[in-house]
Amino acid sequence: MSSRPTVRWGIISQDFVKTYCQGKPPRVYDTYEEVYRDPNVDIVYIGTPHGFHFRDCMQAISAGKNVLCEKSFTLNAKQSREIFAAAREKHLQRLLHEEKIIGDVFRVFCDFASGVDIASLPSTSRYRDLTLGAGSLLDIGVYSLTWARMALGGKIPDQSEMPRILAAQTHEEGVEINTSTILQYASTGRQGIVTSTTKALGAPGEVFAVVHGTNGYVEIEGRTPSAPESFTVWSKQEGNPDRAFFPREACQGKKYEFATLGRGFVHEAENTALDIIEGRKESRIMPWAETLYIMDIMDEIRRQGKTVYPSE
Ligand SMILES: NC(=O)C1=CN([C@@H]2O[C@H](COP(=O)(O)OP(=O)(O)OC[C@H]3O[C@@H](n4cnc5c(N)ncnc54)[C@H](OP(=O)(O)O)[C@@H]3O)[C@@H](O)[C@H]2O)C=CC1
Ligand SMILES: O=C1OC[C@@H](O)[C@H](O)[C@H]1O
Repeated sequence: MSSRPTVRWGIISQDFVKTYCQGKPPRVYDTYEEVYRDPNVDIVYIGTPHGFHFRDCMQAISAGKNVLCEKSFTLNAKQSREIFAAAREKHLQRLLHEEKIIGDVFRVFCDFASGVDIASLPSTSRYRDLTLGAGSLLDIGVYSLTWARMALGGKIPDQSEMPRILAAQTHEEGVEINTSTILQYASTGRQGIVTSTTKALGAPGEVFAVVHGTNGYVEIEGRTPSAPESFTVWSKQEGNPDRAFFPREACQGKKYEFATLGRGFVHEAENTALDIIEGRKESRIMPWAETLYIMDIMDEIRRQGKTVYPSE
């Protein structure tokens, strides 16, 4: 029987250790620098607010560590590029794990609604503090974009066509709270309608994305776009003359449910561990080029929506 290799993670959180590691206490560090200096740490997971991702990635990379960084990867594409340039030199990087859906599609709609009462939060909250990257697009709109991207793109990221973008954002207390974006791919006419808001709660378990194809549509259900639980494929029945609409009674729906391991963190961690064990320095599922592609789109949405972070 083969033995399971050990991957040593760099995690800093006294509370986490107290709660979950009783009986088998790991080494606990007082500062990030101590983690970076420890030769026994293989991977550093960056789960700080968005505004710190650039700093934390650069420090971990410069210390020679493998890195798994949370979304939104950075505040903007410029920072992402700098990180990849640094990582390329060191041959280090691990990025987020995303699920994929497939199909011959022409349109995707996806919305992430999350109720955050920004006014009631302390000014230091990552949902409110612009220096921490507050705003719906970076925190939750990035999931909507990713679903649209997966369904509409389908090419190797480096060769992907940049869509035409039409975007609007609204703000409250200086924080971006609604983002509405239309993406259009000129070569195919495929379209994405992508939204996010912190002004309303989504309905758990309900449809958060719809992918329209030439012969039916797929509805994706779950708690939020970051926690999909199932999808239903609605195929047009043979012989149905109505090609303009796909009414449910004229369709056969087949639901595919899948077991979720936990929140997004779990998938990311598992995939990164597998990459490290198998000697890969860049995720096959979420290559660097894909992150840059999404960051470029978010930069353009923010440019049109007039959302600027203090460090920019
Ligand atoms: N993939 C997924 O499913 C999810 C991903 N995320 C992502 O994870 C990241 C963190 O989110 P979340 O855990 O809610 O964030 P928190 O606000 O809880 O902050 C996480 C940690 O960052 C450090 N930190 C927070 N604020 C500051 C500050 N002002 N100055 C210095 N350090 C600070 C603290 O570390 P310490 O205690 O060591 O000081 C804190 O424990 C974000 O990028 C978010 O988008 C969030 C939820 C789900
Ligand atoms: O999955 C999520 O839901 C709520 C958000 O605030 C969080 O950052 C995100 O990852």
